[in-house]
Amino acid sequence: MWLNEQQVIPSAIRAYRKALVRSTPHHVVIDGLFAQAQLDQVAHVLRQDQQWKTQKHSYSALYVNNATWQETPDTERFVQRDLWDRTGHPADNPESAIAQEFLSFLRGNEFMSLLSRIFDVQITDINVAKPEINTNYFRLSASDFVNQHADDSPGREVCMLLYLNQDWQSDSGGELVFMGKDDKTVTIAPLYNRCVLFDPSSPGSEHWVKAVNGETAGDYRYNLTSWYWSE
Ligand SMILES: O=C(O)CCC(=O)C(=O)O
Ligand SMILES: [Fe+2]
Repeated sequence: MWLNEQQVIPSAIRAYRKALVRSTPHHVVIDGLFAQAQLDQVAHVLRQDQQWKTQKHSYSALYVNNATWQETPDTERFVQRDLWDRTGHPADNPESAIAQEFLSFLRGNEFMSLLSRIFDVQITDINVAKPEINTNYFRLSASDFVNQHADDSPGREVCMLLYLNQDWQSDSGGELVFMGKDDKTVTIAPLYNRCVLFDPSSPGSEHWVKAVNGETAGDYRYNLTSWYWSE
């Protein structure tokens, strides 16, 4: 029961589809898509300091080591954030199972068929070599960043972002910004249980994350990123 059933009735799905095709970039924001009580348990696990590993990407190379990073100019720095390592000692931490179960749910038939209906395309993992590596939790501190990029890739139909920040304040920063068109950017606050679905090949879908304000945001900004393909 990961989904909030009222949010996936046929009329709701029709409304998501309409919002998606009418917007630039093609995106829809769905608040409260997931069952709150279960998401609370996931958020609780993520707030623990275990299983987080820093990743640094430059525009020319992913997973840059510290020595190379020091030589990478600011303008070439693309991502600095922490990734939740699902293989990180779950035996030591039985609570982390729920966070893993949610990642699995998001790659299962029920959820992918919901995405198929919203995007009107058959989403499937049959041609995805390692599906699980495409669904991850991340956290950003005030010194971390996700700079401007596109997430398009052949056959990739859907990007999903889900925010897991309880008590996020209006001045906490960390908004997602889409390039949009004609200088009309689209700014979305990373509120708890807010899901953003977008078509990474649609015009204006380049995006970035505004800096997190360490003073009002508390420790970290938490999100989940998940990518999906058609055949
Ligand atoms: O955290 C966000 O709002 C965006 C993350 C992102 O762009 C990505 O993971 O590709
Ligand atoms: Fe992205």
